[in-house]
Amino acid sequence: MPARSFAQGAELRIAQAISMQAITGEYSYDPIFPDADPDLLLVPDYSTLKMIPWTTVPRAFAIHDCVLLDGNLCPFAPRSILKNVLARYQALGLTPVVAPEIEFYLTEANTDPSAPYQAPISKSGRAENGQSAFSMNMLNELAPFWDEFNAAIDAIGIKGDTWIHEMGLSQYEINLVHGDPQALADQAFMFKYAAKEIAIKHGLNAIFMAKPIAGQPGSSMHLHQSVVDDKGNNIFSHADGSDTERFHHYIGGLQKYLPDLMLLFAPNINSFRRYISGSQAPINLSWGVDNRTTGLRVPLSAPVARRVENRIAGADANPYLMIAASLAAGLAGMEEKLSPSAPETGSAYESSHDLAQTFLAALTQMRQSDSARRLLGDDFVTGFVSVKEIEFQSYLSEIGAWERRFLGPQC
Ligand SMILES: NC(=O)CC[C@H](N)C(=O)O
Repeated sequence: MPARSFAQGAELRIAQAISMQAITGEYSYDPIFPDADPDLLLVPDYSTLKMIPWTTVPRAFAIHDCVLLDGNLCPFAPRSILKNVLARYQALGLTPVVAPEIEFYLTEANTDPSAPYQAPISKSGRAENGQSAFSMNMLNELAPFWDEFNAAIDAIGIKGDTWIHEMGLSQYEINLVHGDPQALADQAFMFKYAAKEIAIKHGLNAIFMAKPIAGQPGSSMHLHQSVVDDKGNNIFSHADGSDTERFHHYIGGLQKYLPDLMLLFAPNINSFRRYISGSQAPINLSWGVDNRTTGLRVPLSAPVARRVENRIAGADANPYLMIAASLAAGLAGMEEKLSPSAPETGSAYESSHDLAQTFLAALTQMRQSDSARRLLGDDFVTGFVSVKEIEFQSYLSEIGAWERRFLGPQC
């Protein structure tokens, strides 16, 4: 059966990949991953089993949980981290509700990494050459891709409620309908996978880098989040529409804890190019009502939909990890009854940065953070920063165009 053999193949490949990481980083000394390089299991979550709509031969996929041989969730796996955070809410009779907004670029297929991404040339021979925010024209020109992509995400149960051309050249945004964080993380993961696969079929690339094109806007994965109690009431708003204290504590938690967790929202060296003053990408964790200059925006809403939109994550973030990190920070804020700063009513770009501005600064901050370890697990933080350190070494080993252009003549 295709479903079974796909699952078995994936189990093997991912278990091998995780074992490879385990023997290269600091945590090769961790008792969970001793030098013996032990096996891990991937257990299919059959509630996620679907036929893949874009393949020409019948294939299925199922998202898996990664478990140790003793049956416990692997403490490094992103889906485990999210499950652990959700269990903490559940123990308090609370259920978080989230909605990610996913931005990405469609480009001509790019097989030369030293060449910049180019806007796609449509079947009519046109390439977009201006920024066409909210325009329908390029959506129509690229209809063969969009028709297949929309049908595919619909078939695998991903519900989008907004679909627009964003500010950048051939940049798009689709917002997912709010719901259960685990389901939405699975959907965001599959959304990116489907877009990339279907784009390749159409001679295009779907690019989820945070800042793929110089001089163009970055791509984000904003996360709207609210919390309901066991009666289904939104705990962030009173019936009269005023904010609850718990809502402000939640925002206080985001402000206190997100800086140490920044590497989960901006997990790549490229991620940090996105946070530019005035670009609609935030530079700090100020909060405000219907204020898109802030990192934490409270959209105008009826009480039932009172929520905060965390605008920090890039489209390159792992959806499981960034949802887990945001929910864990907010929960800690409610537990510790933290107070947020005064709301920003002007431009938050007038205030200074309060987040790490480089990959290495975010990595160092997370590695040294007791609160990151307390919120998401000691093993996870050690493992994650170890992998990121290896990536940084890999980055240093490659010499780029800027260095040749500026330093070659000067040095
Ligand atoms: N829709 C928007 O608010 C634009 C967000 C912007 N592209 C960013 O990178 O954050």
